[in-house]
Amino acid sequence: MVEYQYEVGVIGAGPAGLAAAFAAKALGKKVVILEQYLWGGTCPNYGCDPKKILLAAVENIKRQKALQTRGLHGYSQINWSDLIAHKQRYVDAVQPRKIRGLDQAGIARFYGHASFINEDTVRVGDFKDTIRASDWVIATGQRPQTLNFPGSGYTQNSEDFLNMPNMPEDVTFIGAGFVGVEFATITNTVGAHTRIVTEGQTALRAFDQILVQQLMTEMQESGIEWYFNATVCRIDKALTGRLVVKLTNGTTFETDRVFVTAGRIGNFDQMNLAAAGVACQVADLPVDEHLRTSNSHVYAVGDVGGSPVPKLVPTGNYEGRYVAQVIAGKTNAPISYPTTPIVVFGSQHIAQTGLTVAAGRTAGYRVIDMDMSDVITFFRYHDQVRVRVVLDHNDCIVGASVIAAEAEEVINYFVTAINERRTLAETQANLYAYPSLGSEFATFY
Ligand SMILES: Cc1cc2nc3c(=O)[nH]c(=O)nc-3n(C[C@H](O)[C@H](O)[C@H](O)COP(=O)(O)OP(=O)(O)OC[C@H]3O[C@@H](n4cnc5c(N)ncnc54)[C@H](O)[C@@H]3O)c2cc1C
Ligand SMILES: NC(=O)c1ccc[n+]([C@@H]2O[C@H](COP(=O)([O-])OP(=O)(O)OC[C@H]3O[C@@H](n4cnc5c(N)ncnc54)[C@H](O)[C@@H]3O)[C@@H](O)[C@H]2O)c1
Repeated sequence: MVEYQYEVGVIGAGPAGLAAAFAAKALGKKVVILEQYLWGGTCPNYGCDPKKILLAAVENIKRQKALQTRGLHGYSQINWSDLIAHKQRYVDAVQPRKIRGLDQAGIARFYGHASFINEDTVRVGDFKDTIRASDWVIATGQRPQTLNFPGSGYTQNSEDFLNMPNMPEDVTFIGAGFVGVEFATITNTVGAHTRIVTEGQTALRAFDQILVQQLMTEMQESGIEWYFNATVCRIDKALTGRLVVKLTNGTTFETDRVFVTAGRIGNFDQMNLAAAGVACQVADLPVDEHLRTSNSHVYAVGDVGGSPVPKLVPTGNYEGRYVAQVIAGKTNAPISYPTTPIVVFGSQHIAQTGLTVAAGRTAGYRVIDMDMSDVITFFRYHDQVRVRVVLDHNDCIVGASVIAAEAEEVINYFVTAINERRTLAETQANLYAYPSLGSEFATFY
């Protein structure tokens, strides 16, 4: 039996783990990274990137539809299996690229399920050999939440969706968060009858609810059926092969596929954390202001960690780079996050950063609420655009929410303005190419 020795061990090769591994290596550490499934983790293999590839075709159709009777006649059809093949070509290239990057950087790697055997040593899969590291970084991400009811075995998850070979006639999503709203936009545009069943009275609770209402109305008008204040309590298979879904409010309908999009839970329950002295809670791993767990040589970053920021690629990357600095002794400062944007890619995109409009109003700040649908950059596509900006008592931009086809680009201007503590007038002093998103931002108000 061999005991391998490293200075830094990283468990999980998603965005957060890879960021930690590359940053630690660049700071001169001897690094090993362990992965049990797909190198690159959720985002490029069965998350953000494949989703955006499917959305590229979907958004193209939506743009064409918006211009019907406005100079464009007729629109394209989506061939789902071709689109999935196109997506898969991207995904297939991820593994070799990630492995090549690790090898070129001189980062050691092992493949298999990692679990602790004591406070500084890990076993990978069934290997007898063990890996010891002075510091460990847990970056094991999350997996889709499953639900438990009679017939729940018929449900599928987000990864199944992104690999679905054919588009069924009728699709149901349980949960109206990021994933449910984005996937429902895809199935609806491709032509499937689409239903969203969700607890509570609204969707996308993290977002500006005025803009969410606008989005939900648009999704309903495009044919998506909402079932609020309900969940699925039973699924049976009919003789036809279709799924008979029963809701807690008594509604019953037939559908072809049911996807659970009801949140995600941390991957830390099968890692023998007790042996490492790492405490966990139901959803994630509690961390201190240096992202240390209850074992001061074990850190948790990215989706699996209990830090108070949205669980997204940019925050995971940021945390991974930060812990490398802490481990290498380059900083002892508590982690401090820059302004973080969130975005949902629904039938319109909603993006948000900084203070919410509701919080801004409570603080007595000024809120500018603008319908920008008639400015040239948005009018040409017949986009419905609304921008809500929060200004503090010094007229500095402290928050923004945007609904627009390019909300994820518009919000970046506000992220920069907030991070640099710019007033509205200062941001408008820049010259941006005209016409462009930047020029609309600069002339905003
Ligand atoms: C459908 C979908 C769409 C999304 N879209 C976006 C988006 O548009 N923008 C955005 O910012 N975020 C998006 N996200 C979220 C984003 O994917 C995650 O925030 C990000 O991947 C988290 O990175 P991570 O490194 O913390 O975890 P992950 O990417 O989940 O990586 C964790 C890795 O650890 C491995 N692992 C787990 N346990 C072990 C173990 N015991 N031993 C060895 N390896 C292990 C896993 O196999 C995995 O590869 C999306 C997520 C989903 C599901
Ligand atoms: N664009 C993006 O950045 C993006 C896209 C997808 C996913 N993500 C990440 O993935 C995470 C998970 O996304 P998600 O959409 O799965 O979760 P979510 O937390 O965003 O939404 C979960 C939804 O499911 C509902 N729900 C929960 N339990 C339910 C039940 N039993 N029955 C009916 N409804 C139920 C909730 O009310 C909520 O509407 C996000 O928080 C985010 O971190 C980000």
